Amino acid sequence: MENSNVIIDVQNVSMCFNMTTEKISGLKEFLIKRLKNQISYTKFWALKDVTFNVRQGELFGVLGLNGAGKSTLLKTVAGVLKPTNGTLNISGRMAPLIELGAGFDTELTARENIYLNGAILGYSKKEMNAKFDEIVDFSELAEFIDVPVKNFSSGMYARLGFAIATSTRPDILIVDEILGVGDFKFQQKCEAKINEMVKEGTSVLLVSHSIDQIRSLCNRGIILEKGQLIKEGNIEELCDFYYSKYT
Ligand SMILES: Nc1ncnc2c1ncn2[C@@H]1O[C@H](COP(=O)(O)OP(=O)(O)OP(=O)(O)O)[C@@H](O)[C@H]1O
Repeated sequence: MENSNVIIDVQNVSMCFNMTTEKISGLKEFLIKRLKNQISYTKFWALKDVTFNVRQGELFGVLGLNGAGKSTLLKTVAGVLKPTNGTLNISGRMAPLIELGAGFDTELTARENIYLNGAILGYSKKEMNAKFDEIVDFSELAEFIDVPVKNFSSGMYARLGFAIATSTRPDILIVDEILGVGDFKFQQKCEAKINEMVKEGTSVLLVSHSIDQIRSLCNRGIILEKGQLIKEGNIEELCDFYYSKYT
């Protein structure tokens, strides 16, 4: 296989969570039980031996029912979670849009959060000054720019997060369900922006519960079932398989 333009390489990745099965009523009880070695855990494998890659300029969809492991996979690719086993090779600058409001300080205003997020993504104040108007225009939040984001709706968080992440022209954009909270008009605007970025060479890893959105946006993808990759391929074929298997 031609590997030269692989930008995300996921090899045999597994993720195991330790889940406590006991009912613990508070932090104090937890700490005491832990010191006494009285907590028993069961292992839960959220990802099992997942292997795939994403090439430059691909719009790659991750499909699966609730609990299939999609968010765990995206968090692993984004470096938020360290896999229990397996290797990940990521080439390029990444902008993750994984959890609504992640990376925002809710006490700060939208304006302050733009600079804070810019710094997290590695941009100076000067660089963010140059992007500021574009971010405010795209998010359509000009009149709320000096409002603390704790007063924002979920759609407003999504607008601001998407506008910041895309303004940084990342090599890899990771989008987990975020578009689902925006209104229809904003979703369309985000989809157009994603397509524009892909034309310029950005790779996108997308999770959405809207199979129609995955079908219309993506070109390739995978289906996860109980943490295992059960199918990889062309998006039409994948969505047809998904419909016939799960509906
Ligand atoms: N930090 C954690 N500790 C323990 N279990 C976890 C943790 N994070 C996720 N899980 C478990 O891993 C499994 C996969 O979760 P994940 O959020 O990746 O699924 P998903 O496919 O994104 O689901 P959804 O479509 O509902 O968002 C679930 O059973 C979940 O309970």
